Parts: sequence; structure tokens; C-alpha cells
Amino acid sequence: MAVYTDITEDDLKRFLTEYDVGDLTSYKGIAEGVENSNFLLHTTRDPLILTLYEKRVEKSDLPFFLGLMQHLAARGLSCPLPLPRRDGALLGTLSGRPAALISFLEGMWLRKPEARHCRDVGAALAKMHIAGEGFTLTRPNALSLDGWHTLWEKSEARADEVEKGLQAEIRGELAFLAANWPKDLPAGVIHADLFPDNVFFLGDGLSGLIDFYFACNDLLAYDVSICLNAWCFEKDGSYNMTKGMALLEGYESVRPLSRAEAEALPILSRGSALRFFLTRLYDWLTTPPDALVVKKDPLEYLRKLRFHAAVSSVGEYGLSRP
Ligand SMILES: Nc1ncnc2c1ncn2[C@@H]1O[C@H](COP(=O)(O)OP(=O)(O)O)[C@@H](O)[C@H]1O
Ligand SMILES: N[C@@H](CCOP(=O)(O)O)C(=O)O
Repeated sequence: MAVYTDITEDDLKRFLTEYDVGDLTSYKGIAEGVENSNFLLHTTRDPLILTLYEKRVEKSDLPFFLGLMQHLAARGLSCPLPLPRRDGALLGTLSGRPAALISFLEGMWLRKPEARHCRDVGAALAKMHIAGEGFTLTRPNALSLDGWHTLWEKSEARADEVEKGLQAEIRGELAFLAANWPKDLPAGVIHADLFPDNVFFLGDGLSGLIDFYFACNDLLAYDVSICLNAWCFEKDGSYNMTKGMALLEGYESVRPLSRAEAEALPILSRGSALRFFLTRLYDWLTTPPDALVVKKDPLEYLRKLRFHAAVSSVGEYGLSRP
């Protein structure tokens, strides 16, 4: 699920009077997603997505997220566009939550992506990195080295409940990453959560990217590493070199990686695997058993982390370099 906050038809109709979007004909909650409450709205005009921003989203970050979607869409990236209210504001309030209306993006996310889809995702990610240039608002990555430590402190005492020996392993990993994390690589606006459920395909092609609510300023190659983790491993935990090669080729067809970025991929991938391991571990340990949300397996990301820790050359990702 992701409908944490319910809405009434009366409140929704009142909320919509602030917008020029036609009359409401129907609405329903969207079960997918993890962070926010989403509703699909049908009106006498276009279908729309209504998002109510939940606890984990800082209200002060919303202008960055909504402004970024506007900036990227204006530069030709296919992504949802926040709709302005009659007074020009992009944000309103509904059921006590900050709320926005965004355009509906056609397409479906792929449950079983193939190498050709990974190529498309790589190219779309690079296009997003380029389209993000010139966006004037900034947002530091709250889920980088410092954020990982803070998250870990909340789970550390119970980590061995999930797997024996985790406490010691993750402490060592955090220390290694803090000592070796790259600093001087090209940076810009990154998506930071470009998993298959955030990429829509229609017919044979990629139709757009959604869910910019982890977007921030960070190393561009870190975003590539997030995609390698999210798209290029199989269910049995093995790395799929064909998919990795396709994703990297797709990315480099638009924005070639520098030698330093390429060489940093193992440590960046190790860090991004740890990032998703930590948020999943925290959710795993804190989500009540009766909550209507699908808990994601932290150990999937621990296995990926271990894979990257053992990589000795970027050739193992499928990246060919002279
Ligand atoms: N602009 C959009 N167009 C079409 N569907 C959308 C759009 N935004 C969200 N959705 C639907 O809502 C689901 C959850 O959205 P998402 O932004 O991933 O939520 P969360 O941030 O809570 O994880 C998506 O999987 C998709 O089905
Ligand atoms: N992609 C993250 C969880 C965030 O989910 P989303 O629905 O906001 O994409 C993970 O897999 O841990």
C-alpha cells in the first residue's frame, strides 16, 4: 500500500476548487509506493495524480522536488509535471498534509526488465543528469555518509536479530566507506532512487521517470551505482553482466563517465548498496506487523554490498576501458 492518509470526497472537491483541472469524476488510492499517499484522480479533463506528503518527507524539501520536476520537464525529460493552483502555488493542504497535483504519466513499470530496458534506463539517467544542469535550488543528500551513520545508530542494537554478525560487519563497512569515499567526481542533481518501479515503459520504449522524492545534489556516478544495484542483479543475488554492460553503455551513449568515475564504481556501488540496506533494515525492525506496507528485504542489499566489496576491477561490471 501507500495510502497512509485517507481523504474524503468533500475535502478533495474543495481542494480541487483551487485548481483549473475540470470536475472530479472518480478517485482511488494507489496501492504501490512506500513513502507518500498517492491517489489517481479522473476528472472531466486529464487524469491526475494527487500526492499527500507523509512524515518522512521534510516539508522544506518540497519546493526542491516540485521545482526539479518542472525544471526537468521544461528541458525535455519525460517526468510528471506539478500543476499550479490558481494562485500559482504548487503546494496545498489536504487532510492535514502538504499535497500536490501532478500530471499522470502513461506507462507501466517492468516486473522483469531485460538488458534492452537497462540500456534505456542508463540513457534516461544520463539525460536526467544533463537536464538537471542549471537547476538553482540545492538539496544535500540526507542519505549519504552522515545520514548512514544516523540511520545505523537507530538499528545497530538489534541488527544481529536479522543476521548474526551484522553489527560488526556494518561497523567495519561504515568505517571503510568514510575513509575511502570519493570526493572530487562530477556532481549535480541525482534521482537517487531510480528503481524499476520508478521507470515507466509504454509499448517498446521508456515513457518516463517518476518519484523524485529522494532527489538531491551528489556525485553523478553514485546515481549510476544505484541503478546498477537496482537493475542488474538477478533474484538469486547474482550480478547480470549483460544488463550491467547495457546500462553502462546506455548511460555512456549520452554522458561518458570519466576514468575517475569509472574507477570509483565499486566503492560507490558498495555505498549505495549500504544506503538501501540501512533504510530497509530500519523499516524491517520498526514497521508494525499489521502495517499495510510491503517490507523490503534488507539482506538483498547486504548480498549486493558483499559482491561490490569483492570486485577488483570495473571490468567485472561490464565496463570496458583501455
Ligand atoms: N505521475 C504519475 N503518473 C502515473 N502514475 C503515478 C505517478 N506518480 C505515481 N504514480 C503511481 O503511484 C505509485 C507510487 O508512486 P511513488 O512516487 O513511487 O510513491 P512513493 O514515493 O510513495 O514510493 C507508482 O508506482 C505509480 O503506480
Ligand atoms: N527503492 C527503495 C524504497 C523506496 O521505494 P519507492 O517506492 O519510493 O521507490 C528500496 O527498494 O529500498
